[in-house]
Amino acid sequence: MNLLTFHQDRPLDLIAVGRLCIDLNANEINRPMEETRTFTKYVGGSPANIAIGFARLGQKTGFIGKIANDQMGRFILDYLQKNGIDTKGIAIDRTGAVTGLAFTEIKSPEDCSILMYRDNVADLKLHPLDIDEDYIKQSKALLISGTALAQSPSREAVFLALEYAVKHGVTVFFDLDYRPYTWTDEAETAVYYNLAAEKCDVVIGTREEFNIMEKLLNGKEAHDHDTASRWFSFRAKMVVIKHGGAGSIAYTKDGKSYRSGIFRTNVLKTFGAGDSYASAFIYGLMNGRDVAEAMKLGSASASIVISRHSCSDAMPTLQELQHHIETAIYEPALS
Ligand SMILES: Nc1ncnc2c1ncn2[C@@H]1O[C@H](COP(=O)(O)OP(=O)(O)O)[C@@H](O)[C@H]1O
Ligand SMILES: O=C(O)C[C@@H](O)[C@H](O)C(=O)COP(=O)(O)O
Repeated sequence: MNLLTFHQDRPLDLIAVGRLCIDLNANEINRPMEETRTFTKYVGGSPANIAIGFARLGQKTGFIGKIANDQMGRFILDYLQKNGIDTKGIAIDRTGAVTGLAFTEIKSPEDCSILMYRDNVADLKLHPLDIDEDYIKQSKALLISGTALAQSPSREAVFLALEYAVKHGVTVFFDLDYRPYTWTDEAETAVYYNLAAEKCDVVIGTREEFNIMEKLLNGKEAHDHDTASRWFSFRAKMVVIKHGGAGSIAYTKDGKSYRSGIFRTNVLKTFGAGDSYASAFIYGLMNGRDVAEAMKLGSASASIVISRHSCSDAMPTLQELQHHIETAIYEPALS
């Protein structure tokens, strides 16, 4: 029982909306990027990672986005198709826009950072005319990602997708996915995040991402419980707040809350935790798991992905996920 309902008669389980980019992960780890010479190329972009993780768990997954008309765009499209993701909602940019690059730096397992090259990126050229109502209404759920709200016309495309989702009873997940490099200032972020969150059924973010949304309105940061309460006065049935190595907490509109711990793991890098958490968490909610079980799936997926070099390639299969839950050490959340 998790308060969410999904139209089971629809051909797609989830359509993700937003950026399709390239991760260039440093091969020489435990040193600053100034000393890095080689990188490995992976498909990246938070919504792309979530979609890939969700598809790898055997779910019927679609994508709405825009890719560059170049080798990187074709690499991304080919990878998605090889991973069983429906790509009919992906448009090709014709304006000469480029593919977003995320150079990742792994100074230590606890000290990782991402250098993003996002000038004139194709993903933010997604246009309302690229949003197909007939495509969205074929899906049980829609995932929107906060960075897609950072610039027009992508911003307007996302709001149109939200309108279609609400109109057709498509359950909406909002992963806040705040990336400062793409925004002009936090006030702009707060305005658009709050406007989008009002239309969503589930809002997932870190404490820091919710703080950005709240400081503009309240002038201060709120407690997790108060953060969640705000969204239940709109459409939200569930709010999930992630706390890194301290686990996560979920609040549901019926007044319940659920704390999840983490699975002990050999951390190689910390990025990828949120995307893998979201993919398996959503899988759990859509496949009959209660909130606590879905959170545990998310935590398990995250512990697998942060122990590996990539994000997208590292996303586990259902068999890997179940084996990890059975064999890894689970550290319950501190109450
Ligand atoms: N060091 C860690 N060890 C094990 N699991 C972790 C660790 N860091 C994060 N996780 C898991 O990943 C989830 C999301 O991580 P978090 O860092 O909060 O999100 P994001 O990557 O979006 O910033 C956490 O709630 C937790 O379940
Ligand atoms: O989202 C991006 O553009 C970069 C991602 O591809 C990268 O793998 C990453 O930072 C994942 O972030 P997280 O899962 O939110 O930690």
